[in-house]
Amino acid sequence: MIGAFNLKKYFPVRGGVVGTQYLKAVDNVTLTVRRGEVVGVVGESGSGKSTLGRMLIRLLEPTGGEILFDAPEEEMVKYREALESGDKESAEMISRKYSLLRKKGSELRKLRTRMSMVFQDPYSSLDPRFRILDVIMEPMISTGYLRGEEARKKALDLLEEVGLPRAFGNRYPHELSGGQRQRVAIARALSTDPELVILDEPTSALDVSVQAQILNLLKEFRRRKNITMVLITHNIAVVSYMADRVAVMYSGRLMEIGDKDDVLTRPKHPYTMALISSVPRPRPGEARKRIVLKGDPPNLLSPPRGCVFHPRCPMAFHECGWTAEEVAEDINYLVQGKYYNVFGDNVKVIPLQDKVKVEGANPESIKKVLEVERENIRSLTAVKEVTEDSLLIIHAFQEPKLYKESERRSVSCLLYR
Ligand SMILES: Nc1ncnc2c1ncn2[C@@H]1O[C@H](COP(=O)(O)OP(=O)(O)OP(=O)(O)O)[C@@H](O)[C@H]1O
Repeated sequence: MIGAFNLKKYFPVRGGVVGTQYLKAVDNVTLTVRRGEVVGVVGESGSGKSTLGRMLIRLLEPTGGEILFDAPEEEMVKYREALESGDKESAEMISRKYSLLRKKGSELRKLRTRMSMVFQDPYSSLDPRFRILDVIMEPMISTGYLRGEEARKKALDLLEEVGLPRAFGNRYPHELSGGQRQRVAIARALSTDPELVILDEPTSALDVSVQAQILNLLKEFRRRKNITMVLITHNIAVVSYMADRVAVMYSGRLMEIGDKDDVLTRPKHPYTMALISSVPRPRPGEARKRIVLKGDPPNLLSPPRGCVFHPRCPMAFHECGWTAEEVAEDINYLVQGKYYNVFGDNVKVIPLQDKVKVEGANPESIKKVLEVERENIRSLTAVKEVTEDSLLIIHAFQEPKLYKESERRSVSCLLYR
């Protein structure tokens, strides 16, 4: 149905001394959604979920990558293979046929009737100046899908379908409750009979009791109209209730994707493991260790090299992307703290390009510390060698790709290379 390939969105951020920098909100995301499927996109706030959703229906222009719409699955597989093997000619041929990003004018307007979006906040997503009926009719009119009396009749029918009285058509958004407004937003999103709907946190602004009603309404529409949905949420329970497959985002990257039950019960990516371990379980007796991540998500203006998750990853190893600065910081913390008695005052830790110089320290003592602390301080795994003059040589790193872990599961982690 729809496929995103190496999709990117870099927002320019104008700075003082450094000039314009780019915030990598979405970076190289590849995912495909089949007709009638519900794909949940989960991740913490700021992981790029909304940006991805908006790009999928071209509410936001991507910085790079491709979106294929209405392409048969074989064509999407072929496209991906062509990208991977560098076969530009085949990729171009498929792009020309199915690229959403190349559509213009009336062709694009027509496509717009086939996709829509429901936003998180029903308070701000409905224009307060318009009556409910006009709010629902607007997408039909602006895309030319239906006009006049036909559009009006359809809007009234939709009101009923979302469980609101037809008389609500004459009201204004502020006269409705949060749940009622979200029903209107859903009616509006369905007014052009789209095949694809992006739902961006459709229930997070609502009372808990209303959330289930809205989710059930969406489920019902999905069943009756075979609508394809991309459901963006930070709430694992919502995904668990609604989705067929789950995509996990972290700092603008796709960490893993697979069938819902498989991902939620057998997470493969260390980030997904941590994310899921923080969700309370329905069966409290069940043994599960909560994985608490250290640190914060990275600054997207200068994301970590290698795997974006490596600085916080409890399983990171030597090739995950450690820099001399990261290693130096951790060594410094050890020699000035826990091992102060061994090293004393005169040790200086200096990061160089791909080495760390530990001035005034005996290489054998450094080796011993590395041996003992390696398990806890993952950056130390990146030290390949300690030379006679106490130079620590850092391992080369590799950027993870999306590796196929099984037929229906892909993970972006070197553990699955
Ligand atoms: N127009 C913009 N200009 C600059 N940066 C932006 C813009 N829109 C989003 N961002 C940044 O891009 C990153 C991803 O934002 P996005 O809203 O996609 O994340 P999210 O996972 O949907 O989070 P949330 O659930 O909080 O909305 C954030 O760091 C955000 O600040």
